[in-house]
Amino acid sequence: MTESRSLPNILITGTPGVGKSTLCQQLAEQTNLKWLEVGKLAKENNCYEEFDEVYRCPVLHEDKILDLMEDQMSEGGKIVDYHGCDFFPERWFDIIFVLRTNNTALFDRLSKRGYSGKKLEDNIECEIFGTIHEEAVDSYKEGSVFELSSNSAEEMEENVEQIVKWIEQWKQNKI
Ligand SMILES: Nc1ncnc2c1ncn2[C@@H]1O[C@H](COP(=O)(O)OP(=O)(O)O)[C@@H](O)[C@H]1O
Repeated sequence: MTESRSLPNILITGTPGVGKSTLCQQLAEQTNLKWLEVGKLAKENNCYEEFDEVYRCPVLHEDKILDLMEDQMSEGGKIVDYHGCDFFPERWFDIIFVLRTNNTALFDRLSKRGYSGKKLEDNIECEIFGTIHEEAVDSYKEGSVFELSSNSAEEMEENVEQIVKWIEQWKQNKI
Protein backbone atom coordinates (compact mmCIF):
# COMPACT_ATOMS: atom_id res chain seq x y z
CA MET A 1 0.00 0.00 0.00
CA THR A 2 2.84 2.43 0.87
CA GLU A 3 4.18 1.80 -2.64
CA SER A 4 1.18 3.49 -4.20
CA ARG A 5 1.38 6.66 -2.09
CA SER A 6 3.27 9.65 -3.33
CA LEU A 7 3.06 11.29 0.09
CA PRO A 8 3.18 9.63 3.52
CA ASN A 9 0.35 9.26 6.02
CA ILE A 10 1.14 10.32 9.57
CA LEU A 11 -0.76 9.69 12.78
CA ILE A 12 -0.52 12.27 15.56
CA THR A 13 -1.99 10.87 18.75
CA GLY A 14 -1.93 11.39 22.53
CA THR A 15 -4.13 12.32 25.47
CA PRO A 16 -6.47 15.30 24.95
CA GLY A 17 -4.61 18.57 25.53
CA VAL A 18 -1.10 17.41 24.59
CA GLY A 19 -1.05 19.66 21.53
CA LYS A 20 -2.18 17.47 18.61
CA SER A 21 -4.33 20.11 16.89
CA THR A 22 -1.74 22.84 17.37
CA LEU A 23 0.96 20.63 15.87
CA CYS A 24 -1.22 19.39 13.00
CA GLN A 25 -2.30 22.89 12.06
CA GLN A 26 1.33 23.98 11.79
CA LEU A 27 2.27 20.89 9.81
CA ALA A 28 -0.61 21.46 7.40
CA GLU A 29 0.58 25.04 6.88
CA GLN A 30 4.19 24.05 6.30
CA THR A 31 3.74 20.96 4.13
CA ASN A 32 1.39 19.81 1.39
CA LEU A 33 -0.14 17.17 3.63
CA LYS A 34 -3.77 17.49 4.64
CA TRP A 35 -4.88 17.52 8.30
CA LEU A 36 -7.74 15.11 9.07
CA GLU A 37 -9.28 15.84 12.48
CA VAL A 38 -11.11 12.64 13.31
CA GLY A 39 -13.25 14.33 15.99
CA LYS A 40 -14.38 17.02 13.57
CA LEU A 41 -15.03 14.52 10.76
CA ALA A 42 -17.12 12.41 13.13
CA LYS A 43 -19.15 15.42 14.17
CA GLU A 44 -19.76 16.60 10.61
CA ASN A 45 -20.85 13.15 9.50
CA ASN A 46 -22.62 12.02 12.64
CA CYS A 47 -20.33 9.03 13.21
CA TYR A 48 -21.51 8.33 16.74
CA GLU A 49 -23.21 5.40 18.35
CA GLU A 50 -24.23 6.60 21.81
CA PHE A 51 -23.63 9.30 24.42
CA ASP A 52 -21.23 8.73 27.31
CA GLU A 53 -22.90 10.21 30.38
CA VAL A 54 -19.75 10.12 32.53
CA TYR A 55 -17.53 11.96 30.06
CA ARG A 56 -20.42 14.02 28.67
CA CYS A 57 -19.41 13.26 25.09
CA PRO A 58 -20.61 11.07 22.23
CA VAL A 59 -18.94 7.72 21.54
CA LEU A 60 -17.33 7.29 18.14
CA HIS A 61 -18.82 4.81 15.67
CA GLU A 62 -15.48 3.36 14.64
CA ASP A 63 -16.56 1.40 11.54
CA LYS A 64 -18.42 4.38 10.16
CA ILE A 65 -15.47 6.73 10.56
CA LEU A 66 -13.06 4.18 9.06
CA ASP A 67 -15.27 3.79 5.98
CA LEU A 68 -15.44 7.53 5.65
CA MET A 69 -11.64 7.90 5.81
CA GLU A 70 -10.57 4.91 3.69
CA ASP A 71 -10.40 6.60 0.26
CA GLN A 72 -8.59 9.64 1.57
CA MET A 73 -6.07 7.49 3.43
CA SER A 74 -5.40 5.40 0.30
CA GLU A 75 -4.44 8.58 -1.55
CA GLY A 76 -1.70 9.33 1.02
CA GLY A 77 -0.58 12.75 2.26
CA LYS A 78 -2.81 12.82 5.34
CA ILE A 79 -2.02 13.86 8.90
CA VAL A 80 -4.55 12.16 11.16
CA ASP A 81 -5.22 13.65 14.59
CA TYR A 82 -7.02 11.62 17.25
CA HIS A 83 -6.75 10.80 20.96
CA GLY A 84 -6.86 7.07 20.31
CA CYS A 85 -5.24 4.83 17.75
CA ASP A 86 -5.98 1.12 18.13
CA PHE A 87 -8.91 0.99 15.71
CA PHE A 88 -7.16 2.43 12.64
CA PRO A 89 -5.72 -0.13 10.21
CA GLU A 90 -1.96 -0.49 10.66
CA ARG A 91 -1.44 -0.23 6.88
CA TRP A 92 -2.71 3.36 6.84
CA PHE A 93 0.32 4.92 8.51
CA ASP A 94 3.97 5.30 7.68
CA ILE A 95 4.81 6.77 11.07
CA ILE A 96 3.05 7.41 14.38
CA PHE A 97 3.88 10.22 16.79
CA VAL A 98 2.59 10.17 20.37
CA LEU A 99 2.75 13.59 22.01
CA ARG A 100 3.52 13.63 25.74
CA THR A 101 3.00 16.37 28.33
CA ASN A 102 3.88 16.53 32.01
CA ASN A 103 0.90 16.39 34.36
CA THR A 104 1.18 19.94 35.72
CA ALA A 105 1.05 21.48 32.23
CA LEU A 106 -1.67 19.09 31.10
CA PHE A 107 -3.76 19.78 34.20
CA ASP A 108 -3.65 23.52 33.43
CA ARG A 109 -4.51 23.04 29.76
CA LEU A 110 -7.44 20.73 30.43
CA SER A 111 -8.79 22.87 33.28
CA LYS A 112 -8.73 25.85 30.94
CA ARG A 113 -10.69 23.76 28.44
CA GLY A 114 -13.34 23.28 31.09
CA TYR A 115 -12.56 19.68 32.06
CA SER A 116 -13.20 18.88 35.72
CA GLY A 117 -13.95 15.98 38.08
CA LYS A 118 -13.63 12.45 36.72
CA LYS A 119 -13.06 13.56 33.14
CA LEU A 120 -10.08 15.69 34.19
CA GLU A 121 -8.67 13.07 36.56
CA ASP A 122 -8.99 10.21 34.06
CA ASN A 123 -7.26 12.15 31.32
CA ILE A 124 -4.37 13.11 33.62
CA GLU A 125 -4.10 9.48 34.71
CA CYS A 126 -4.14 8.34 31.08
CA GLU A 127 -1.15 10.60 30.43
CA ILE A 128 0.73 9.59 33.58
CA PHE A 129 0.38 5.90 32.69
CA GLY A 130 1.31 6.47 29.05
CA THR A 131 -1.87 4.71 27.98
CA ILE A 132 -1.96 6.05 24.42
CA HIS A 133 1.71 5.33 23.87
CA GLU A 134 1.16 1.75 24.98
CA GLU A 135 -1.87 1.49 22.71
CA ALA A 136 0.22 2.74 19.77
CA VAL A 137 3.11 0.37 20.48
CA ASP A 138 0.66 -2.54 20.69
CA SER A 139 -1.12 -1.54 17.47
CA TYR A 140 1.69 -0.62 15.06
CA LYS A 141 4.90 -2.08 13.63
CA GLU A 142 7.97 -2.07 15.79
CA GLY A 143 10.04 1.03 15.13
CA SER A 144 7.18 3.08 13.70
CA VAL A 145 5.98 4.72 16.96
CA PHE A 146 7.80 7.76 18.38
CA GLU A 147 7.15 9.81 21.51
CA LEU A 148 7.54 13.58 21.31
CA SER A 149 7.68 15.79 24.36
CA SER A 150 5.15 18.64 24.11
CA ASN A 151 5.54 20.72 27.28
CA SER A 152 6.49 24.11 25.85
CA ALA A 153 6.25 26.31 22.78
CA GLU A 154 9.93 25.55 22.05
CA GLU A 155 9.26 21.82 22.07
CA MET A 156 6.26 22.34 19.81
CA GLU A 157 8.49 24.17 17.35
CA GLU A 158 11.11 21.41 17.49
CA ASN A 159 8.46 18.78 16.89
CA VAL A 160 7.10 20.58 13.84
CA GLU A 161 10.65 20.91 12.48
CA GLN A 162 11.43 17.27 13.09
CA ILE A 163 8.28 16.03 11.36
CA VAL A 164 8.73 18.38 8.38
CA LYS A 165 12.26 16.96 7.99
CA TRP A 166 10.95 13.43 8.21
CA ILE A 167 8.41 14.16 5.44
CA GLU A 168 11.15 15.59 3.21
CA GLN A 169 13.27 12.51 3.83
CA TRP A 170 10.36 10.21 3.04
CA LYS A 171 9.86 11.99 -0.29
CA GLN A 172 13.58 11.74 -1.09
CA ASN A 173 13.58 8.02 -0.41
CA LYS A 174 10.64 7.64 -2.75
CA ILE A 175 12.51 9.08 -5.75
N1 LIG B 1 3.79 22.25 23.44
C1 LIG B 1 2.92 23.13 23.96
N2 LIG B 1 3.37 24.12 24.77
C2 LIG B 1 2.52 25.00 25.31
N3 LIG B 1 1.17 25.00 25.11
C3 LIG B 1 0.68 24.05 24.30
C4 LIG B 1 1.52 23.06 23.70
N4 LIG B 1 0.75 22.25 22.97
C5 LIG B 1 -0.50 22.69 23.10
N5 LIG B 1 -0.56 23.77 23.90
C6 LIG B 1 -1.78 24.48 24.29
O1 LIG B 1 -2.59 23.54 24.98
C7 LIG B 1 -3.94 23.65 24.57
C8 LIG B 1 -4.40 22.33 23.98
O2 LIG B 1 -3.74 22.12 22.74
P1 LIG B 1 -4.41 21.32 21.54
O3 LIG B 1 -3.51 21.46 20.36
O4 LIG B 1 -5.84 21.72 21.36
O5 LIG B 1 -4.35 19.83 22.12
P2 LIG B 1 -5.08 18.49 21.60
O6 LIG B 1 -5.40 18.70 20.14
O7 LIG B 1 -4.07 17.41 21.82
O8 LIG B 1 -6.28 18.31 22.45
C9 LIG B 1 -4.00 24.82 23.59
O9 LIG B 1 -4.37 25.97 24.31
C10 LIG B 1 -2.58 24.94 23.10
O10 LIG B 1 -2.25 26.26 22.74
